[in-house]
Amino acid sequence: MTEIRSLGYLRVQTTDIPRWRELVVDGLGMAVGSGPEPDGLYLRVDERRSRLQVLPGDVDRVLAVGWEVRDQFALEAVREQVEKSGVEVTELTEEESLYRDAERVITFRDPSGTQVEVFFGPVLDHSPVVTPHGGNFVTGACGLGHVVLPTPAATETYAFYTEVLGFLPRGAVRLGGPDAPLPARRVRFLGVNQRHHSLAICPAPPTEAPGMVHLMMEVDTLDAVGQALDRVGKLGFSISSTLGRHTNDKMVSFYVRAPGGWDLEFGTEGMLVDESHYTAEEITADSYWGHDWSGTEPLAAFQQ
Ligand SMILES: Cc1ccc(O)c(O)c1CC[C@@H]1C(=O)CC[C@]2(C)C(=O)CC[C@@H]12
Ligand SMILES: [Fe+2]
Repeated sequence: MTEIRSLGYLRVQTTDIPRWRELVVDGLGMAVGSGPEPDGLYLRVDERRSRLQVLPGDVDRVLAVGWEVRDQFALEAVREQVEKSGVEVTELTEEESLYRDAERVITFRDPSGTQVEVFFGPVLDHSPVVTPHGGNFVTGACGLGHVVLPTPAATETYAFYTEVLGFLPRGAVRLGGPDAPLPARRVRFLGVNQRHHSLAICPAPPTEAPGMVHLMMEVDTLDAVGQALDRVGKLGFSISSTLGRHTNDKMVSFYVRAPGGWDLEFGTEGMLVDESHYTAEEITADSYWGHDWSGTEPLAAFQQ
């Protein structure tokens, strides 16, 4: 069993903070939080000080994916497992950890080059979460949501997350559909809690900056999803995929393109997995209905 309890936070860097703010605050209805870097945009959706940290920089890229463990003992267990696999682990300084709003953070690269941070002791903000459009985000034990990471090394990356970090396989979908020529290339879904997937690994060509396919965030009503879809459209953001319901996690969602060339998935009604009955299945369609990707712009992660 994994020590990792949930997706804790995501740190990204952008050249365009104002446009990010329009997307996530005015569009998706996240609350503006606080954080140590004066020019950073810190987004709040729950009692954590921030869950999404958007920091200014000269290129758009993902800085780190933050995974939460229970305590210092779990952190040490993860460090041991990762070091034993031959991957170098660095502990952040107290000041750097403070910048993540965590008590202690260790960091290492996964086989795809994504910077992974594992932390415990997140700092809370007990003031009411005042979202600008009244939406309520679904986090708690299920964590921030899920990330889909692009990788030129899907086999190694899948082995690392399952065998070293202990993520649970939660099924797959074959790229190109069930009739695509062999060898099959699969997007693989992985979970660490009752959220169907907190991570997915998507085969992609090698690119320079560590990238992202999407970050999914969940709200508690279909109306909140539809209202966000209306708002991001009016704000001039490109809808990468129309509304639809996924066949694996049963979530109703849409995808909107963020500055940096990757998507935010915004959904509701995600199923809760009961591990005592679950088996990992292969789906043969993304969705029961909807999720029309025909209007999507190319993902940065698929550009060589
Ligand atoms: C298939 C699926 C189930 C649940 C999800 O949360 C979810 O994001 C997906 C789609 C994953 C993935 C994607 O986002 C980009 C376009 C992809 C790579 C495909 O072409 C198949 C799977 C798709
Ligand atoms: Fe997704």
